[in-house]
Amino acid sequence: MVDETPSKKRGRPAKYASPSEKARADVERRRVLRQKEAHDRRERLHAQFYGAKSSVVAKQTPSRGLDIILEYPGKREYTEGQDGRPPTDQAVDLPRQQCQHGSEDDHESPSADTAHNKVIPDPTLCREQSELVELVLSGANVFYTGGAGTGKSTVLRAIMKELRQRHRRVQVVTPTGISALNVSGSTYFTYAGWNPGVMKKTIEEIRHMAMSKERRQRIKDTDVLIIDEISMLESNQFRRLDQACRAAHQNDVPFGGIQVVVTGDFYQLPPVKAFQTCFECGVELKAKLFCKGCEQPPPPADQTDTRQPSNPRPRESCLGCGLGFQKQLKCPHCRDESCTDDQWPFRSEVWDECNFHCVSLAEVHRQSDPTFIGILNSLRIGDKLDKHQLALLDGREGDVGEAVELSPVRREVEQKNSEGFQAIRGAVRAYKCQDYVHIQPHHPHLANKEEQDGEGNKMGCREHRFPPVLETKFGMPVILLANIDAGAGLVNGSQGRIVGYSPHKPLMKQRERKLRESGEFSHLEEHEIVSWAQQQAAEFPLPIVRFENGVQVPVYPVCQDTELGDPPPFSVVARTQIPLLPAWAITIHKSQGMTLEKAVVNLEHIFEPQMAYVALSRVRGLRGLKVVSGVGLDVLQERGRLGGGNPVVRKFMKETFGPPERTGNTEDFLGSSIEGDEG
Ligand SMILES: Nc1ncnc2c1ncn2[C@@H]1O[C@H](COP(=O)(O)OP(=O)(O)OP(=O)(O)O)[C@@H](O)[C@H]1O
Repeated sequence: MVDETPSKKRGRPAKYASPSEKARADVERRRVLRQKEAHDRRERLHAQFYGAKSSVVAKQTPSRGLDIILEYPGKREYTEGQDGRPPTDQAVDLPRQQCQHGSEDDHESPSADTAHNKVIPDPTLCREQSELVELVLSGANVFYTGGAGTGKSTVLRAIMKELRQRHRRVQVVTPTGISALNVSGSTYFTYAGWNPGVMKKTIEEIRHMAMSKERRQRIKDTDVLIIDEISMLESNQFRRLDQACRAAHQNDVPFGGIQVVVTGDFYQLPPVKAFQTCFECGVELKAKLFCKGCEQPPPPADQTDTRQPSNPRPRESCLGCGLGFQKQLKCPHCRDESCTDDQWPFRSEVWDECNFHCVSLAEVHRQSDPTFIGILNSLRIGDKLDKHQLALLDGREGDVGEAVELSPVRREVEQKNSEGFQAIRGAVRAYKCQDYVHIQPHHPHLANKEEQDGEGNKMGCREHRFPPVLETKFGMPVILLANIDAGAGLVNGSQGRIVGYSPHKPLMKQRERKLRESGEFSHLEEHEIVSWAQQQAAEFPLPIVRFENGVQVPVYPVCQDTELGDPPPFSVVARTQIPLLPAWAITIHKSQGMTLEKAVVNLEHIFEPQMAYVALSRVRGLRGLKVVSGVGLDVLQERGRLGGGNPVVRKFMKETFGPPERTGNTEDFLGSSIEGDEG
């Protein structure tokens, strides 16, 4: 008998169980498509600047509203004489592959070597790093930490890559815009759709906000939330983020059930301005100082302070028991109490509820000398250096040549750079940044970011890491501020020297401009780079930099943008500039996250204990290190200026990971360890 069941009933099972499931799948498909388009656009732009074609036509689909044509009238590079003018007879046609590996011999001359297969690959993960990635892939909530150079950022990149390959939706959030730029993430404010006023809202209001359509969708579109630089995230903000996620998911479990990965080093920078408002009711907290030992308030400002008699400073430690003071914070409304020791997320209940698998990366990759690693480890956890170690650092004259100087004070950095610049003869080529700030009418609190300072730069870009004006000269040492080609080892912190200027003048024609006001900003980036180049690159050729790893490449402008405000469409600030800084000196603050072959570390005017660790841990070894200490490192150590190691952090780390392991030659002083510190 013939089966008369209609074929559609007998055939494939329905792809979607319900119309709503189909709608969700459609939304997801469109999102993936959008991401792919944005990625392709970036790749195309990258190929135009760093790629292999001599005449590039990049067309955006008309529906996207942007149509740019970039034409290169033939690329020729030259090096220039010390007078700054291009010797025309040196001009040679360059192969399109611009990453060249030169030798000492061809130091100053352009090379036609196309050996771009010598690019430096990403490091292969070591065992503990691979196991950590596996742990995250297993779906567990993970907290991973480690000292400087143990590969936290490297692992972060690997985790993101692996998760995305498995089609998991990953969001990386950080406390500051600068760190967000470094990991292609966003600030947690942007992620949660907050503005600074959120701290004055009650927790119920914050939960309610998270239910708005856009915020809820963004949070619900997250499978894995990675929180980077966790040490700088105040515990109340950590709790607020948790509450927003619970509300959006309508699920009263930590972060609404999203997998959470947190990373950072609590021994490094603490939260800025912690505990300003009450977690429950958003009312400003009242602060009171008291001694950690006898719980007495400090005496009035120290009248015996002769340094600034007109402006006496409060005492740093109690006269009675010699211990330091800490702030007690009380909410005048709901009487909730907390103290500065609670500022770290690990002191919150949510941290415990997350039930993190905790991993401390032990293997240091940036340095290999056990003696140096031992010194850094002691500085990190706040152990005192012994005489031998102090002598190894103090006044040492490493093989530093023209190394960059790391200094705590911006004024010193500016002076050093200015002196170095003056000392070089030759023509100055200056590149002015191009700022773009677009504040949406529904973000009136951000309106001042559109204003200009005296130099015509936007206030919204005041803290941008790219300089407003980059002055360059032939032969000048430079440091790279962006990851322009990680495969070739050209990343944030790579050092090199300007060995020429590239005279090609891209003729750029912009037919239509239409910015998308939310989501991806690749349209904006393209537009800003093209318009920057129209204004400047035609006039001033781009600098060619020979990096220390031998790679030689013209450095093109980069547009770094950040989304601001909420609700969408977002406001945006962006600065376009050649991502270089003069490398005679940089501030220790700017050096964070960098790996340097050699450096002069100036600790003379250090004002925060963690600074010595951050600065010294940038270099790969003692050989490439020179330390300037002024009064002497022993004196700085006596003044408590050398080591970090906050006791609350040490206690947490000891409880989580056990006592610190001996590294290098630290047996002399790690014996003191952290026993008894916590009193
Ligand atoms: N498995 C590895 N093998 C070889 N090199 C590695 C490995 N992991 C990391 N590195 C290298 O070590 C250096 C430091 O790595 P990374 O910046 O990821 O460390 P970090 O812990 O984030 O440091 P910091 O806290 O100072 O920012 C980089 O040059 C990186 O390429």
